Amino acid sequence: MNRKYRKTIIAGNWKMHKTATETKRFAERLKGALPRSKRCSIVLCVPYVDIPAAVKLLKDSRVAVGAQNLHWEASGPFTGEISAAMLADLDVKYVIIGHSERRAHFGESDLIINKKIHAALAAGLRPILCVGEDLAQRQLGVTLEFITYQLKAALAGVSPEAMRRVVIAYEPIWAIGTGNTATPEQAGEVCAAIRGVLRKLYGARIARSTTIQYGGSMNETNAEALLHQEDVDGGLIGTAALDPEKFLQIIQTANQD
Ligand SMILES: O=C[C@H](O)COP(=O)(O)O
Repeated sequence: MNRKYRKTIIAGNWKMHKTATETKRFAERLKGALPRSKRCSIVLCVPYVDIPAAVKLLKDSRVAVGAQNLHWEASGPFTGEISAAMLADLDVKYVIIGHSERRAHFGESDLIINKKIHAALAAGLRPILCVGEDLAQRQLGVTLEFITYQLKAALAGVSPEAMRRVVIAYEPIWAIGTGNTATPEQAGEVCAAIRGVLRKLYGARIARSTTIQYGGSMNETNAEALLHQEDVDGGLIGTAALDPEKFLQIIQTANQD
């Protein structure tokens, strides 16, 4: 990790797990055991209905609350949807956009993801933009081309100024929830390539200061090696973030590195 230029961010993505009652229990444990050192930022992306409980309990802690999705319009007849302004009003700071599960199960196109990035930025939220190849693409050797395409599509029209608030998460689909973590070298190679794309799009200074996370079966045992890679600036953690002890261990690792 290059701490001189960018912040390490450890983010949990709970996906569709935990009730508000379970959220309270988790937040209390997390808050009570956070390391003193503030070398990494911590984010917890919880289901919409858990946001008020998480914000209330983590209010005076160093843990920021994030959402896992939003709608791209500011308001309107979109039954069941949540806008960026609604999230910002609840004191949500981050929002995951373009997760492969939303792309696969909810038909989110690159165009929709681009609109969501703009909506998040306009409301003052920090988007965590997810990109990543599937197994077939990796085996075909087109990973870097595909990720370059995803980045360009998602970031179309995002100004250099706004880009300072964007976090990128490299999440190879084949590693998500499978236990098949990318090797540190694989994660490092793609995160470096992402930084290369950002350099071409936004210049060296912004590329150097953008936080690029790795996600995909990151846990308390493999985090150290992954976070040791020069271009891996944190993690977007699913399964291991459901257990406060495992999540705390990852935070501890990131603080020490
Ligand atoms: O957003 C998180 C990722 O999908 C990783 O999930 P996982 O840690 O369960 O593999």
